[in-house]
Amino acid sequence: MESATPVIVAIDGPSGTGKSSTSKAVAAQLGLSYLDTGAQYRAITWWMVNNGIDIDDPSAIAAAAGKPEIVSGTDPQAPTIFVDGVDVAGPIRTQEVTSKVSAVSAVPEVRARITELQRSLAASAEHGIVVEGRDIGTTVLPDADLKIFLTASPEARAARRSGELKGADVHSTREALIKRDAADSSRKTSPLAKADDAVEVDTTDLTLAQVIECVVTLVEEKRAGK
Ligand SMILES: Nc1ncnc2c1ncn2[C@@H]1O[C@H](COP(=O)(O)OP(=O)(O)OP(=O)(O)O)[C@@H](O)[C@H]1O
Ligand SMILES: Nc1ccn([C@H]2C[C@H](O)[C@@H](COP(=O)(O)O)O2)c(=O)n1
Repeated sequence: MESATPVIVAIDGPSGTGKSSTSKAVAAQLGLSYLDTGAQYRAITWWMVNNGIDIDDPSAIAAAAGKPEIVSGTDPQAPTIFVDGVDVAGPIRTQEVTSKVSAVSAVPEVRARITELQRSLAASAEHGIVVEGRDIGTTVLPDADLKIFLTASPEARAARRSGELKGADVHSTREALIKRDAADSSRKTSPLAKADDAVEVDTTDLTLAQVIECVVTLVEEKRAGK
Protein backbone atom coordinates (compact mmCIF):
# COMPACT_ATOMS: atom_id res chain seq x y z
CA MET A 1 0.00 0.00 0.00
CA GLU A 2 1.28 3.47 -0.86
CA SER A 3 1.94 5.61 2.24
CA ALA A 4 0.61 9.20 2.48
CA THR A 5 3.02 12.03 1.61
CA PRO A 6 4.49 13.56 4.79
CA VAL A 7 2.67 16.74 5.74
CA ILE A 8 4.25 19.69 7.54
CA VAL A 9 1.90 21.78 9.68
CA ALA A 10 2.98 25.05 11.35
CA ILE A 11 0.87 26.32 14.26
CA ASP A 12 1.73 29.75 15.67
CA GLY A 13 0.06 32.23 17.99
CA PRO A 14 0.34 34.09 21.27
CA SER A 15 0.53 32.43 24.71
CA GLY A 16 -2.46 30.45 25.91
CA THR A 17 -4.27 30.30 22.57
CA GLY A 18 -4.19 26.48 22.66
CA LYS A 19 -1.21 25.73 20.41
CA SER A 20 0.23 22.87 22.48
CA SER A 21 -3.07 21.16 23.31
CA THR A 22 -4.29 21.44 19.72
CA SER A 23 -1.01 20.46 18.06
CA LYS A 24 -0.52 17.38 20.25
CA ALA A 25 -4.06 16.14 19.65
CA VAL A 26 -3.97 16.80 15.89
CA ALA A 27 -0.61 15.05 15.53
CA ALA A 28 -1.80 12.05 17.59
CA GLN A 29 -5.03 11.77 15.59
CA LEU A 30 -3.24 11.95 12.22
CA GLY A 31 -0.18 9.84 13.10
CA LEU A 32 2.25 12.77 12.79
CA SER A 33 5.20 13.81 14.94
CA TYR A 34 4.86 16.83 17.24
CA LEU A 35 7.37 19.53 18.21
CA ASP A 36 6.86 22.09 20.99
CA THR A 37 9.39 24.78 20.08
CA GLY A 38 8.52 26.85 23.17
CA ALA A 39 9.87 23.95 25.24
CA GLN A 40 13.19 24.24 23.38
CA TYR A 41 13.45 27.98 24.16
CA ARG A 42 12.49 27.25 27.76
CA ALA A 43 15.15 24.52 27.91
CA ILE A 44 17.96 26.80 26.75
CA THR A 45 16.72 29.46 29.20
CA TRP A 46 16.77 26.89 32.04
CA TRP A 47 20.38 26.05 31.11
CA MET A 48 21.41 29.75 31.07
CA VAL A 49 19.86 30.30 34.53
CA ASN A 50 21.47 27.12 35.95
CA ASN A 51 24.86 28.05 34.58
CA GLY A 52 24.90 31.57 35.99
CA ILE A 53 24.62 33.38 32.65
CA ASP A 54 23.49 37.00 33.09
CA ILE A 55 20.09 37.12 31.38
CA ASP A 56 20.36 40.91 31.07
CA ASP A 57 23.51 40.55 28.96
CA PRO A 58 22.66 39.47 25.37
CA SER A 59 26.36 39.06 24.50
CA ALA A 60 26.84 36.58 27.38
CA ILE A 61 23.75 34.65 26.20
CA ALA A 62 25.04 34.70 22.61
CA ALA A 63 28.46 33.38 23.66
CA ALA A 64 26.86 30.47 25.55
CA ALA A 65 24.14 29.65 23.00
CA GLY A 66 26.04 26.76 21.39
CA LYS A 67 26.95 25.01 24.65
CA PRO A 68 23.89 23.05 25.85
CA GLU A 69 22.79 19.93 24.02
CA ILE A 70 19.00 20.11 23.60
CA VAL A 71 17.10 16.98 22.57
CA SER A 72 13.35 16.94 21.86
CA GLY A 73 11.27 13.75 21.66
CA THR A 74 8.51 14.18 19.08
CA ASP A 75 5.94 11.51 20.01
CA PRO A 76 2.70 13.48 20.53
CA GLN A 77 1.56 10.95 23.16
CA ALA A 78 4.72 11.49 25.23
CA PRO A 79 6.78 14.51 24.12
CA THR A 80 10.10 14.90 25.94
CA ILE A 81 12.78 17.55 26.39
CA PHE A 82 16.31 16.92 27.67
CA VAL A 83 19.25 19.28 28.23
CA ASP A 84 22.68 17.65 28.47
CA GLY A 85 20.94 14.36 29.26
CA VAL A 86 18.72 15.84 32.02
CA ASP A 87 14.92 15.58 31.75
CA VAL A 88 13.80 19.22 32.15
CA ALA A 89 10.10 18.84 31.31
CA GLY A 90 9.15 20.01 34.82
CA PRO A 91 11.83 22.64 35.56
CA ILE A 92 11.20 24.55 32.30
CA ARG A 93 7.64 25.40 33.45
CA THR A 94 8.69 27.34 36.57
CA GLN A 95 7.81 31.01 36.97
CA GLU A 96 11.51 31.88 36.87
CA VAL A 97 12.02 30.34 33.43
CA THR A 98 8.72 31.79 32.14
CA SER A 99 9.77 35.29 33.19
CA LYS A 100 13.18 35.00 31.47
CA VAL A 101 12.42 33.06 28.29
CA SER A 102 11.48 36.09 26.17
CA ALA A 103 14.84 37.78 26.85
CA VAL A 104 16.83 34.64 26.03
CA SER A 105 14.80 33.80 22.92
CA ALA A 106 15.29 37.32 21.53
CA VAL A 107 19.04 36.73 21.10
CA PRO A 108 19.80 35.97 17.40
CA GLU A 109 22.46 33.32 18.21
CA VAL A 110 19.91 31.44 20.33
CA ARG A 111 17.33 31.59 17.55
CA ALA A 112 19.82 30.40 14.93
CA ARG A 113 20.78 27.42 17.10
CA ILE A 114 17.21 26.40 17.93
CA THR A 115 15.91 27.01 14.39
CA GLU A 116 18.53 24.59 13.04
CA LEU A 117 17.34 21.89 15.49
CA GLN A 118 13.73 22.51 14.49
CA ARG A 119 14.40 22.24 10.76
CA SER A 120 16.38 19.06 11.22
CA LEU A 121 13.58 17.43 13.27
CA ALA A 122 10.96 18.48 10.72
CA ALA A 123 13.04 17.11 7.84
CA SER A 124 13.45 13.73 9.53
CA ALA A 125 9.77 13.20 10.49
CA GLU A 126 8.77 10.17 8.45
CA HIS A 127 5.02 10.81 8.29
CA GLY A 128 5.13 14.57 8.76
CA ILE A 129 5.00 16.81 11.80
CA VAL A 130 3.00 19.48 13.60
CA VAL A 131 5.39 22.19 14.81
CA GLU A 132 4.05 24.85 17.16
CA GLY A 133 5.58 28.15 18.22
CA ARG A 134 5.77 31.82 17.33
CA ASP A 135 7.79 32.00 14.08
CA ILE A 136 7.24 28.60 12.50
CA GLY A 137 5.16 29.77 9.53
CA THR A 138 7.17 32.94 8.96
CA THR A 139 10.76 31.78 9.51
CA VAL A 140 11.41 28.19 10.55
CA LEU A 141 9.26 26.39 7.96
CA PRO A 142 8.13 29.00 5.43
CA ASP A 143 7.26 26.18 2.96
CA ALA A 144 5.00 24.32 5.42
CA ASP A 145 2.03 22.63 3.73
CA LEU A 146 -0.42 24.27 6.11
CA LYS A 147 0.00 27.27 8.42
CA ILE A 148 -2.43 28.04 11.23
CA PHE A 149 -2.40 31.13 13.44
CA LEU A 150 -4.40 30.65 16.65
CA THR A 151 -5.75 33.67 18.53
CA ALA A 152 -8.02 34.23 21.56
CA SER A 153 -8.94 37.24 23.66
CA PRO A 154 -6.56 38.03 26.54
CA GLU A 155 -9.46 37.37 28.94
CA ALA A 156 -10.07 33.85 27.58
CA ARG A 157 -6.37 33.06 27.60
CA ALA A 158 -5.92 34.31 31.17
CA ALA A 159 -8.94 32.32 32.37
CA ARG A 160 -7.51 29.16 30.76
CA ARG A 161 -4.09 29.69 32.30
CA SER A 162 -5.50 30.56 35.75
CA GLY A 163 -7.49 27.34 35.71
CA GLU A 164 -4.27 25.48 34.87
CA LEU A 165 -2.34 27.22 37.67
CA LYS A 166 -4.99 26.18 40.21
CA GLY A 167 -6.80 29.47 40.67
CA ALA A 168 -3.94 31.96 40.07
CA ASP A 169 -5.23 35.53 39.96
CA VAL A 170 -6.79 36.13 36.50
CA HIS A 171 -5.83 39.82 36.39
CA SER A 172 -2.13 39.25 37.05
CA THR A 173 -2.10 36.23 34.71
CA ARG A 174 -3.63 38.42 31.98
CA GLU A 175 -1.00 41.15 32.54
CA ALA A 176 1.85 38.61 32.42
CA LEU A 177 0.52 37.09 29.15
CA ILE A 178 0.21 40.51 27.54
CA LYS A 179 3.73 41.48 28.65
CA ARG A 180 5.26 38.26 27.25
CA ASP A 181 3.36 38.60 23.95
CA ALA A 182 4.55 42.22 23.60
CA ALA A 183 8.17 41.17 24.13
CA ASP A 184 7.84 38.22 21.72
CA SER A 185 6.13 40.39 19.05
CA SER A 186 8.56 43.30 19.23
CA ARG A 187 11.93 41.54 19.10
CA LYS A 188 13.98 42.18 15.97
CA THR A 189 14.72 38.57 14.98
CA SER A 190 11.75 36.43 13.89
CA PRO A 191 9.08 37.96 16.12
CA LEU A 192 5.72 36.37 16.89
CA ALA A 193 3.75 37.05 13.70
CA LYS A 194 1.08 35.58 11.45
CA ALA A 195 2.42 34.43 8.08
CA ASP A 196 0.59 36.04 5.14
CA ASP A 197 -0.63 32.61 3.99
CA ALA A 198 -1.68 31.34 7.45
CA VAL A 199 -5.30 30.48 8.29
CA GLU A 200 -6.34 32.44 11.40
CA VAL A 201 -8.55 30.58 13.89
CA ASP A 202 -10.03 32.63 16.75
CA THR A 203 -10.47 30.12 19.60
CA THR A 204 -12.10 32.51 22.10
CA ASP A 205 -15.54 30.93 21.86
CA LEU A 206 -14.51 27.47 20.72
CA THR A 207 -13.96 24.42 22.90
CA LEU A 208 -10.63 22.64 22.59
CA ALA A 209 -12.42 19.76 20.82
CA GLN A 210 -13.83 22.20 18.24
CA VAL A 211 -10.40 23.71 17.56
CA ILE A 212 -8.88 20.25 17.13
CA GLU A 213 -11.65 19.24 14.72
CA CYS A 214 -11.19 22.44 12.73
CA VAL A 215 -7.44 21.91 12.34
CA VAL A 216 -7.79 18.19 11.51
CA THR A 217 -10.26 19.14 8.77
CA LEU A 218 -7.86 21.76 7.38
CA VAL A 219 -5.02 19.20 7.28
CA GLU A 220 -7.22 16.59 5.60
CA GLU A 221 -8.41 19.11 3.00
CA LYS A 222 -4.80 20.07 2.32
CA ARG A 223 -3.84 16.40 1.90
CA ALA A 224 -6.74 15.85 -0.45
CA GLY A 225 -5.45 18.75 -2.54
CA LYS A 226 -8.49 20.98 -1.97
N1 LIG B 1 -10.37 26.24 23.04
C1 LIG B 1 -10.06 26.06 24.34
N2 LIG B 1 -11.02 26.21 25.27
C2 LIG B 1 -10.73 26.07 26.59
N3 LIG B 1 -9.51 25.80 27.09
C3 LIG B 1 -8.53 25.64 26.20
C4 LIG B 1 -8.73 25.77 24.79
N4 LIG B 1 -7.56 25.58 24.18
C5 LIG B 1 -6.65 25.34 25.14
N5 LIG B 1 -7.23 25.36 26.36
C6 LIG B 1 -6.56 25.22 27.66
O1 LIG B 1 -5.81 26.43 27.82
C7 LIG B 1 -4.57 26.15 28.45
C8 LIG B 1 -3.44 26.68 27.56
O2 LIG B 1 -3.42 25.90 26.38
P1 LIG B 1 -2.04 25.56 25.65
O3 LIG B 1 -0.96 25.25 26.63
O4 LIG B 1 -2.36 24.53 24.63
O5 LIG B 1 -1.75 26.97 24.97
P2 LIG B 1 -0.44 27.46 24.22
O6 LIG B 1 -0.89 28.37 23.14
O7 LIG B 1 0.40 26.31 23.83
O8 LIG B 1 0.27 28.31 25.36
P3 LIG B 1 1.83 28.72 25.51
O9 LIG B 1 2.24 29.36 24.24
O10 LIG B 1 1.85 29.68 26.64
O11 LIG B 1 2.59 27.44 25.80
C9 LIG B 1 -4.53 24.65 28.69
O12 LIG B 1 -4.95 24.41 30.00
C10 LIG B 1 -5.55 24.10 27.70
O13 LIG B 1 -6.16 22.90 28.14
N1 LIG C 1 8.92 29.46 18.01
C1 LIG C 1 9.04 30.03 19.24
C2 LIG C 1 8.50 29.42 20.37
C3 LIG C 1 8.67 30.03 21.59
N2 LIG C 1 9.36 31.16 21.68
C4 LIG C 1 9.63 31.80 22.96
C5 LIG C 1 8.69 32.92 23.28
C6 LIG C 1 7.78 32.35 24.33
O1 LIG C 1 7.36 33.35 25.25
C7 LIG C 1 8.63 31.29 24.98
C8 LIG C 1 7.92 30.12 25.62
O2 LIG C 1 7.00 29.57 24.72
P1 LIG C 1 5.72 28.75 25.23
O3 LIG C 1 6.21 27.57 26.01
O4 LIG C 1 4.94 29.68 26.10
O5 LIG C 1 5.00 28.36 23.98
O6 LIG C 1 9.50 30.83 23.99
C9 LIG C 1 9.87 31.74 20.55
O7 LIG C 1 10.50 32.82 20.63
N3 LIG C 1 9.71 31.17 19.35
